[in-house]
Amino acid sequence: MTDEANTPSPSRRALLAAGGAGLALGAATGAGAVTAARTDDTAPVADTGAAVPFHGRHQAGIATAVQDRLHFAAFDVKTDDRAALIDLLKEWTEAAALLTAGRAVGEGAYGGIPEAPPDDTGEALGLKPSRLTLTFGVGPGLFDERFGLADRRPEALVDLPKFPGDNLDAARSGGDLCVQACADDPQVAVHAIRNLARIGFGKVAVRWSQLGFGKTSSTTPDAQTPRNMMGFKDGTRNIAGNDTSNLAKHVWVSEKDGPDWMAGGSYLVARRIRMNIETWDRTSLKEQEDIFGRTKGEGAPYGKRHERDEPELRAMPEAAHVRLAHPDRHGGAMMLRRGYSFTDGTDGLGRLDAGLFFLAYQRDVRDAFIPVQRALARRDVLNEYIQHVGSAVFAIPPGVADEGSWWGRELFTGKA
Ligand SMILES: C=CC1=C(C)c2cc3[nH]c(cc4nc(cc5[nH]c(cc1n2)c(C)c5CCC(=O)O)C(CCC(=O)O)=C4C)c(C)c3C=C
Ligand SMILES: [Fe+2]
Repeated sequence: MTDEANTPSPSRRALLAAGGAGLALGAATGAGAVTAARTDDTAPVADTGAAVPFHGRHQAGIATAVQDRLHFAAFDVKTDDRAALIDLLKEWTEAAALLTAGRAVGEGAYGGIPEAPPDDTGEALGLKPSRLTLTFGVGPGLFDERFGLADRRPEALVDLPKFPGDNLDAARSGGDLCVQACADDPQVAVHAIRNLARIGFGKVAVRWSQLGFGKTSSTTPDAQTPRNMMGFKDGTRNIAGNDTSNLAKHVWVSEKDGPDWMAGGSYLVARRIRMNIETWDRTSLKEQEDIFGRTKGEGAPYGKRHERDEPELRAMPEAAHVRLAHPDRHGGAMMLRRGYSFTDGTDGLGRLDAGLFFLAYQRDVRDAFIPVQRALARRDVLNEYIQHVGSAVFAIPPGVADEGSWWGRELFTGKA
């Protein structure tokens, strides 16, 4: 965000209020350049300082290239007033378009009325857009009696079952709304969530949030596969951001899936998975490799030489993680994994409070996350070293089409 990014953007509120008409006005004022729609929703952005266009058929932050850092926030909605919630979603959308373009929110961080707090908190001034993406979702709680949305709850937005071994902390689980902020600069991601939370003051409150520092999956298979906290390459067999056929088959909700308002959207499962790092670090290399069914150095599946060779499941131990999670065991089901490593200091007993903040996008959790996690929870040898301690599921609406639209518009105004 350059210092010019502090410049107020007076046309923005007017643009939203003007609905579709705002598009032409936006182009005339130059705002159009800032928020140009993605023509190819999946195109990876190589320049880590660049801006990822906010508008498009799908929300950015799913198939777009995975950035280095994460700040994820789940919110409880504190108001019962439907109109107030809609106003907030419009304000959030306006702010999100500015933030992802590397601009300050509202009237900026300085130069406004000296007697009032500035609209923007200011810590991202001078920083680049850093490929910031902001991805918005709605949790099951939004469909209770408060907002008249009960008949709009997607059948696929199920409450996740309790899996064997779950040790979930309610304070790190659930949420009525979520925003996933990903960026190549942690300060940019944190600034975005902080400012959205600030805008929402009185209407929403952060229920829990999670910082992530190292991506554990990528959507760009030509790049080096990142490693997780256990030292293994993670994300080798992920869905690539340019694999439009698998994205359509496994990630994007189609028109015929219903409900209408979710077409072009997806479902997100978030799990905070704690790793028993110290125990893992005392485990032999052979046992570590047996647990995944892949080699630690190359990341090759057992029985093969190269990382990207097709796994041969029979060459792996029966209860190896990859063998149990493989699509062949689940009717071909796949998900787009987009998780991050986390380390939240130590736990008071001198053990690292670290692990994987697992994020997976899919077309229907009943076909993907739930059956795969059922199999893993029952038999995965990795379970000796991990514990699921937080959980949430969200419906991720389609992208914001243009400057006249807003997060959740289809949900609140469209057909059920
Ligand atoms: C329910 C879904 C999954 C959870 C939860 C999960 C946790 C988890 N995974 C790793 C490390 C690796 N996972 C790998 C592959 C892999 N994992 C899942 C699903 C879940 N993982 C799938 C669907 C796959 C791909 C299977 C395939 O198609 O072959 C790998 C191997 C490399 C790769 O393909 O990504 C690693 C390593 C950890 C550490 C973990 C919990 C902490
Ligand atoms: Fe996995």
